[in-house]
Amino acid sequence: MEKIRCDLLVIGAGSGGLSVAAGASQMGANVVLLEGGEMGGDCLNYGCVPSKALIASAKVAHGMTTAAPYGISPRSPEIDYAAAKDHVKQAIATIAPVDSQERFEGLGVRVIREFGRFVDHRTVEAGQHSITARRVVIATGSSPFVPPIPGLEDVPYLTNESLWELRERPSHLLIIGGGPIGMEMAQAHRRLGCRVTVIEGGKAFAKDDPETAAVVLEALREEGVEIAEDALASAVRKDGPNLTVETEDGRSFTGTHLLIAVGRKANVEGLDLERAGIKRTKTGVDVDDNLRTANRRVYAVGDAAGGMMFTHVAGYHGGQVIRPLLFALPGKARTAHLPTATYTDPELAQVGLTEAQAREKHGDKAEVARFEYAHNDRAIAERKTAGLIKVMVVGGKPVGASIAGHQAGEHIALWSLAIANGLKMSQVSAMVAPYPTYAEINKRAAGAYFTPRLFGNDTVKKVVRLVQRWLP
Ligand SMILES: Cc1cc2nc3c(=O)[nH]c(=O)nc-3n(C[C@H](O)[C@H](O)[C@H](O)COP(=O)(O)OP(=O)(O)OC[C@H]3O[C@@H](n4cnc5c(N)ncnc54)[C@H](O)[C@@H]3O)c2cc1C
Ligand SMILES: NC(=O)c1ccc[n+]([C@@H]2O[C@H](COP(=O)([O-])OP(=O)(O)OC[C@H]3O[C@@H](n4cnc5c(N)ncnc54)[C@H](O)[C@@H]3O)[C@@H](O)[C@H]2O)c1
Repeated sequence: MEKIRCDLLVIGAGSGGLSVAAGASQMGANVVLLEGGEMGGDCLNYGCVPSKALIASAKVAHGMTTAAPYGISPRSPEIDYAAAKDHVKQAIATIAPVDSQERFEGLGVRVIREFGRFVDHRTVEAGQHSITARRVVIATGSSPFVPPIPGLEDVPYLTNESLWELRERPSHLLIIGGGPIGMEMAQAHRRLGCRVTVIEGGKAFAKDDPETAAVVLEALREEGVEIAEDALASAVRKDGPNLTVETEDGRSFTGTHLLIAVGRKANVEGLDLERAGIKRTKTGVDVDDNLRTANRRVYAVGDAAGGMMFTHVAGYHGGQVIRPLLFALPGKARTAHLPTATYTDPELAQVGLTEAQAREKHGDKAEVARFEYAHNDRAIAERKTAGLIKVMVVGGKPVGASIAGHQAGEHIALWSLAIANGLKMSQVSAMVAPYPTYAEINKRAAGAYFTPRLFGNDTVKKVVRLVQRWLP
């Protein structure tokens, strides 16, 4: 057993762990990084990158079938599903060097390709290595949660880990779960020529604002994605070459392939957390506002911390723990400005409070400023008029924004900036967006907040009339 001493041990080389390791090493710390699976973690290998690459193929196919209103003859695309998966693999391979062992070793990080587990409060063992570190960061991510549905273990099913290896196009894809994974993959597969049925136990996109979610659901249904809501899967069975999913209320759905997308479970099993005095919650490692565990030397970031499970959140966590880790300074991880985006078409994005949350928290003080894509000139020119933006405002400052529509994921970033910095709506409205851009929806939403104050205000009208009388 090789004994290693270091300043910082990072367990897991996904979005969170890599951010911490790169930052800490480049700032002078002696860093060891453990990775038992693929460098780059879920996002690069099984999550964001492959899903967005497949969505891109699907978008090209969809563009061909919907070209007529633009004056272009539509074509029924010949879809080579396996070649689309090659495109997915190429996207991963192109990004992989950034997350690679070689790059991190070049940054001075000692990379050990083994799974780690705690043996005491300060020591982690990984293969033939025993590592004692001043500080440890758990960045072990999450895995697909496979629910204990009777029959599921006896049938072949896909998860976000195995989907990318599938080369034959599903004739009829059943998806259990109507969250971001289920809905992104539902639309992508529909556009790639599959019949798709989503079986959702509650409401699809339940974490989003119902009004913005409805815009996306309508678009998906129009494209032919079948979405069954209030359909809790309760049994699965093989029916000859097919699979059948039964739901609690007696419905049944038969297809050729099955994707399980019912959420995530943090990778905390096998870490022997109790040996290090670290507690767990139902969703991951128990951390305080500083992402610190009950063992004051150990922090947890990203999906392992059991909160919002997104790459940008893992990256943000990575940045937040650098201060306490390297400078012993306090750092607080905030959540109000952390956005989410689902890359369906139209996209669905959220930051801060939804309308319902704002009304519950702030009562009558919460106002909602809205603007519809249908009034955006660029959206009209490009026939992408479905959608809207809603900005929740309290005391002149935005506390949340919900967007459904083209590039919603791009536009939500502005509201993250505003909320992160406590900007007022007047400051957002001081921005000038070039014409004609979709970004104008942000300015128009800010404008909508001021419209009743300016145009419906008698005092303003009186002042204007008075000034006009005096003007030469
Ligand atoms: C299909 C899908 C699509 C997604 N799309 C998006 C998106 O578009 N945008 C977005 O922001 N987020 C998206 N996500 C979420 C995103 O992938 C995760 O939030 C992100 O990867 C979390 O990063 P992480 O560093 O916490 O964990 P991970 O990326 O999971 O990395 C953890 C790493 O730790 C390793 N590990 C685990 N246990 C140990 C151990 N004991 N010792 C050593 N190594 C260990 C694992 O092998 C893994 O490589 C998506 C997820 C899925 C599944
Ligand atoms: N664009 C993105 O940023 C993106 C994309 C994909 C995934 N992700 C991340 O991955 C996480 C997991 O996504 P997800 O879609 O797997 O999970 P989710 O928890 O968001 O949604 C799962 C859905 O499955 C339903 N469900 C659970 N059990 C069921 C059953 N037995 N029958 C029918 N429905 C059932 C739930 O009601 C829920 O709506 C997301 O929360 C997000 O953090 C992000």
